[in-house]
Amino acid sequence: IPFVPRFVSENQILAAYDYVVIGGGTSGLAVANRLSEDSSKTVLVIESGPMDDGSEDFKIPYLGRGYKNFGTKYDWNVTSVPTASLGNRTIIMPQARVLGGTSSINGMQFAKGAPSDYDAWEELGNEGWNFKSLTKYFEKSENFTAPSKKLVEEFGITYDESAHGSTGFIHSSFPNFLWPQLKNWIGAMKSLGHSVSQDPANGGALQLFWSPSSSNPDTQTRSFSREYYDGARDRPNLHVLLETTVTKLLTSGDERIRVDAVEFSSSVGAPKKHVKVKREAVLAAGSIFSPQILQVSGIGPTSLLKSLGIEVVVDLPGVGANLQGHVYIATFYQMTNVSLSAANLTTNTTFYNEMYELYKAKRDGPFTNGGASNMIAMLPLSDITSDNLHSLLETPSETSYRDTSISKGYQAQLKILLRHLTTPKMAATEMLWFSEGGAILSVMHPLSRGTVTTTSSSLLAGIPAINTGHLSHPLDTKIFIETLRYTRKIIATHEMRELGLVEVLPGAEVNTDEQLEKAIRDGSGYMYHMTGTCSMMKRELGGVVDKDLRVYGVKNLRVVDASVQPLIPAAHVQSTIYAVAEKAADLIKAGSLWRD
Ligand SMILES: Cc1cc2nc3c(=O)[nH]c(=O)nc-3n(C[C@H](O)[C@H](O)[C@H](O)COP(=O)(O)OP(=O)(O)OC[C@H]3O[C@@H](n4cnc5c(N)ncnc54)[C@H](O)[C@@H]3O)c2cc1C
Repeated sequence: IPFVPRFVSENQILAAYDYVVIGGGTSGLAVANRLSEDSSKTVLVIESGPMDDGSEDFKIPYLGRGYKNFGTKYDWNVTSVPTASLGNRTIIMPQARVLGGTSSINGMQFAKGAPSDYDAWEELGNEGWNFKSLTKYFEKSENFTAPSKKLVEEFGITYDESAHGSTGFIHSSFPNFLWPQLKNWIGAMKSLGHSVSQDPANGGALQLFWSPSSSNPDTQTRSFSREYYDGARDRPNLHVLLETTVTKLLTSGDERIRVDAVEFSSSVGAPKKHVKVKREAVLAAGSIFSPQILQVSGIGPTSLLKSLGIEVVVDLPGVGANLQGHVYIATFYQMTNVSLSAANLTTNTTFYNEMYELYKAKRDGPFTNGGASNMIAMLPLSDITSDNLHSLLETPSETSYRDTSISKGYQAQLKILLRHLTTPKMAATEMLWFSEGGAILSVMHPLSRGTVTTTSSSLLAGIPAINTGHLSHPLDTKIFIETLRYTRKIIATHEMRELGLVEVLPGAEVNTDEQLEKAIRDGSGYMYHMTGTCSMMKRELGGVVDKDLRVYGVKNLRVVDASVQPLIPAAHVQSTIYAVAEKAADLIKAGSLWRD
């Protein structure tokens, strides 16, 4: 067929493509764009969701910060299984099902982690994966615009333009409007001795720093992975098959397995079809679905596969293990000395309408702002507690898999975290002021681990079982308790008292360790930064992909999404996902497989 329509129907696709990218999300579109730069290679992206409808719920930062799209046709509607450590609560885990993936609905925070976060990946045995070597990929994905003079003067925003990219597909910039109460928060933190780093991009993602948003500064709208697609839509060698779900990888071979074809279906009950893979299959379905696709294809823990009657193709115990994410707890205050805050947008319709009109007319005001502040505090353990937590750092976590390689891998991770978390160079906790009147507190390097396991041999039978494992490790809970106590110190400063704060959540009467722990277990939520379920680690440590992101035991299959991050960085993860995807594309293009 002629290579004309970029969106193809299943009757129009070619019989075979050089590269088949599974999942047209944050990482998948980035990789597809870069691979299709070579006009001699054919690339097919298979995405389960549709194109977004271009509505304001996606585009406007205040409206599009996720919640409006939760539970819609653009969401996979994922819920965890009841988690014992959370009092058997289930957690809603939105995952976008749309071209552009979860970058279409996320909170738009866009900053990388500290150098130690990435150097730890190399220390785990992934040669070439460190802060320095990833820098060029962070820059390649980014198109940074410095904050306006007005914002710099009013809020003292600092930045280092030379540490940012300027030609990438993802815009990073600052909203045209910040709520003034943020100045009190910054003043309070400074009064307690915290300094403001110049820029997270140049290695300064520690203490306080200004974090840009993934936002187009000209239109003040979301910048997201679909722009990688938009930038490649004229290429005749790129096809995108929407509303089609990959159901299985079809493999052959004994010693070294090969993915021959990718099986897909347009809906439950529709006939299964397949497309052949000439060179490589690239898995980019995200941390929940990439492991599930591997498992139903026979690549995973033998015990799980056998229990579901799935033929074992490669025994890889790490598939679906090592799930890590950032859990948060929100404190909330009534601001009795503040006449106007983001809370008024939900309580005062006239104000809401005026601000909406302001946005439409001038691209200014609170609708340019996603709500969570662009000022982030990433504090090391020593800043929030003087307790010696060594013994807790050495305590292993409960994981559902009892496999030796996974527990060896976990021990290796603990060692590295122990080394870094006891220094000021790695953040243990994040504190964000949000403009409704509260602080969002989150454990950045959780020691708890969860799992993702398919419950059926058929991918279409439903979402996998997700055990978040949250707060199953005592150190995570301890860090939360100490962070909550530290927040009260911040709230007690002169600068914060000016706002007339009255604590609503967890409530001034919640004081003892036991009370605070209960508030945390009952009230914590998830930042949806799922990582680690197809970890890049040595195979003997429970790894799923090697340092070239190739799945162990399979000749022509790579994973390129959030699931490969073996240790979650102390950062909102999207900028790292883009950087990893950019590097993945270079690895695939370098074609070490073909040299082999
Ligand atoms: C509400 C919310 C707020 C967030 N806020 C922030 C933030 O402010 N900053 C930040 O850095 N990060 C944030 N994140 C996290 C970040 O957006 C995600 O980690 C990231 O987008 C994941 O990228 P990915 O490529 O791994 O997966 P995704 O972007 O989710 O892409 C996976 C794609 O694969 C498709 N897919 C899945 N299974 C199949 C299948 N079987 N067949 C075909 N297609 C399939 C999906 O539909 C999806 O499009 C947030 C996440 C959420 C949910």
